[in-house]
Amino acid sequence: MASNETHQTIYSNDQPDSQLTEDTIMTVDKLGMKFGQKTVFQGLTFTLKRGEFLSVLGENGIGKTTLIRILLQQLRPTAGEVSFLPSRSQVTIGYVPQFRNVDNEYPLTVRDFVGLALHDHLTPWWSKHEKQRLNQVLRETDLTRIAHTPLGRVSGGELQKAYLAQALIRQPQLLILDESTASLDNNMKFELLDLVKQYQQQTQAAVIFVTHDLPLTKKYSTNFLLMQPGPYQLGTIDELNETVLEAAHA
Ligand SMILES: Nc1ncnc2c1ncn2[C@@H]1O[C@H](COP(=O)(O)OP(=O)(O)OP(=O)(O)O)[C@@H](O)[C@H]1O
Repeated sequence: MASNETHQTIYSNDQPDSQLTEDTIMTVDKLGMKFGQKTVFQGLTFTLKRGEFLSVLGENGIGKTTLIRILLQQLRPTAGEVSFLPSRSQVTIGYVPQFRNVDNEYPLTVRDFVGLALHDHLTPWWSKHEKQRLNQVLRETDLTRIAHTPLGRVSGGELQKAYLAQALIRQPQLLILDESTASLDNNMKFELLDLVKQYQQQTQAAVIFVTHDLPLTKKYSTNFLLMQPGPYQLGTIDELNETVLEAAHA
């Protein structure tokens, strides 16, 4: 395994020496990130299993999005490594971003937007199979009724559902939500996470959910990771006690 100082192989398929089971989909080993002289986090080690719903908690600026960007291979960590099992190429990752408005004049319909994730750059049209999958995911996310509405004209909740549908269309084994429920009203937050949970139960996908929302964490998560100055905390959702909650609110 890589040490904290060197990281020759970052997204390796090596079997790490931590607690592995046949359900393990990802291992994070002694992960660290610095920007210049500033250490964002260090020594972060955990495993993620199929069917696990991991909430990542912690105060603003503690490094949650930085961790996600490393998992998505948008950033290279400065120490440690992330491994996917059985291999990176065999794990499809879906990503749902934080809510952001789209321009009122955004030209694509909900259906076209969701279908963007299907294009393989070789053919600009969808195959029969792809159209079936597209229609299925629109049904599953309750978007069929507005499939032909331009994205710029839908509500905030519907827009987030469209991002979720886009992330689900390739049937990811790992779904990452980075504060995707922030800015949604209470009903819509639960509606969005009900859809995530439904997908997860059908497929045994793993979910990583970055959030500041403790009621959502308690309702949907199986496990939590609290990033904080000093040692981070990991546990099952039943272990999310008052001390941990206070720290997460900090
Ligand atoms: N590309 C970058 N260059 C330099 N510093 C960065 C960069 N990206 C993030 N940082 C810094 O790293 C720290 C962690 O940022 P990050 O966005 O990961 O925090 P966060 O926990 O997701 O915060 P929030 O809850 O507010 O979204 C912050 O101090 C941020 O300014």
